[in-house]
Amino acid sequence: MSEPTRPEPQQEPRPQEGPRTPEESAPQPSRRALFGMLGGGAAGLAVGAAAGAVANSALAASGPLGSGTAGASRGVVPFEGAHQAGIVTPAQDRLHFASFEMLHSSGRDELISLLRDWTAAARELTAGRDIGSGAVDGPLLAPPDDTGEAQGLSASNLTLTFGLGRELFADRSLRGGGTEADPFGLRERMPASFAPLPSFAFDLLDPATTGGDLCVQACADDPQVAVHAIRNLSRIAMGRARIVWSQLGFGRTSSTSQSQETPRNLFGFKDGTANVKAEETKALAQHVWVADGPEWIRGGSYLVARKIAMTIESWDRTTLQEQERVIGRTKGEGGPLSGGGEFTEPDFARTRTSGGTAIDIAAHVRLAHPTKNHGIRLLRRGYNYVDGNNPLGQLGAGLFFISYQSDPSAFVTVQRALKTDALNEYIRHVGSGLWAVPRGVGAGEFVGQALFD
Ligand SMILES: C=CC1=C(C)c2cc3[nH]c(cc4nc(cc5[nH]c(cc1n2)c(C)c5CCC(=O)O)C(CCC(=O)O)=C4C)c(C)c3C=C
Ligand SMILES: [Fe+2]
Repeated sequence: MSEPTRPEPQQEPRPQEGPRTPEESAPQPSRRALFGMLGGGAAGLAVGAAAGAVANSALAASGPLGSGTAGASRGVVPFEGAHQAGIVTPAQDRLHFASFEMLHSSGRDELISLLRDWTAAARELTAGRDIGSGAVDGPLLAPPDDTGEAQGLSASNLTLTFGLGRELFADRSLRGGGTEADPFGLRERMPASFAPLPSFAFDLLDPATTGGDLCVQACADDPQVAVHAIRNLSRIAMGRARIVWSQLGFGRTSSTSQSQETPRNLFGFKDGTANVKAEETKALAQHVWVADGPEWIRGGSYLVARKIAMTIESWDRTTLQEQERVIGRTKGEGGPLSGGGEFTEPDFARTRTSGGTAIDIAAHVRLAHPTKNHGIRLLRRGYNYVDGNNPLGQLGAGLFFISYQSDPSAFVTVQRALKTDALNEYIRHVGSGLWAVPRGVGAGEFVGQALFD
């Protein structure tokens, strides 16, 4: 039986099944291969266990075609390394963050096979290649392995960062009542520091955007590339896990490398000035990478996500002076109100001649500063979002806050310190999640493999 014919009459009908000719079975030119033929040299990048922190950099990986921003947007970020990519990788412009839950019928085997399949797909996607037999090269009578909307697009510095929720290590409550003890056989592998986030003052969390057994953070310089990745990972999960919520983000609100300009959040302020940067190896070891506990998490990190709604209409009606008081920095250059330029250390003791401290006692940067939080620093990696608008004519805008820390308690300490933050007048936390991010993968490994050894 010959295949249903396509509109292009010049194409020979291909056999439905059965062995392909040697030519057909040869690897097809991929999105990345095509890019390589055009002159992009990313294919030759060396990767390895040492390719961690800064070596995971998208900038290091951009091909010779590119220079400056345009070049970086064509880049390939190595997937393998000591740490997962997408943490210290210079923050890309776009985000698609997704939370998944394991189906009730899924156990340990399904979790392992899912992580294995996701890793295989991530290797392809982050290299700018189609998944499996691709979007257009597979059999005509089967759904293509790849959904196709990234055809013709470069890897765009795509990173895929995978996290495991605490529920995977606990008993599972069953819908009809009762519990299933340790469904994934991971109870003994849970790190002691992996405690759930407590409730915080002003929390208004929506269960629909909170929690999840697994998360995937897809960052790229092209939104379609990030969405394509999440869509295909979700498709691969079918029958084992399902996507429960996801968030699109644009305009990174942090710089994670000294090579990056500090971007602005939707309140119009520079955000990320005092962030932990990829070049700060010592600070990363102290504040971001997990150093102890079970082997699978050592070299990994903990990801906290907070969907924070911002009442931008009220904000836009406040004076510039009030806006700067709330943040504690100038809106223009982003310097501390105690004086100096963007990167001058704030002087919290400095007083104004008119009385009071130059940086208000309720200013965001005062309360979030390491000196007020036992020296704690977080690696922030959030994105702006706008989810349409409400019937009152207000934008559904906010910050999808993401931070990486070596211990979830670091986030808890800082968030608790923000209880008296003047910013609370203009924001509400409406979604939340905490995931353990296993260390990076080596050649032939899958994400979280050491968890199952
Ligand atoms: C719990 C951690 C934090 C949350 C939640 C958070 C929300 C949030 N932040 C801004 C805007 C800015 N934050 C800035 C600095 C800053 N913020 C945090 C932590 C949280 N922010 C830290 C640790 C710091 C650094 C403090 C320091 O060391 O000085 C700044 C200033 C520029 C910068 O350094 O990044 C801005 C602006 C918003 C709008 C927001 C919630 C919507
Ligand atoms: Fe902040």
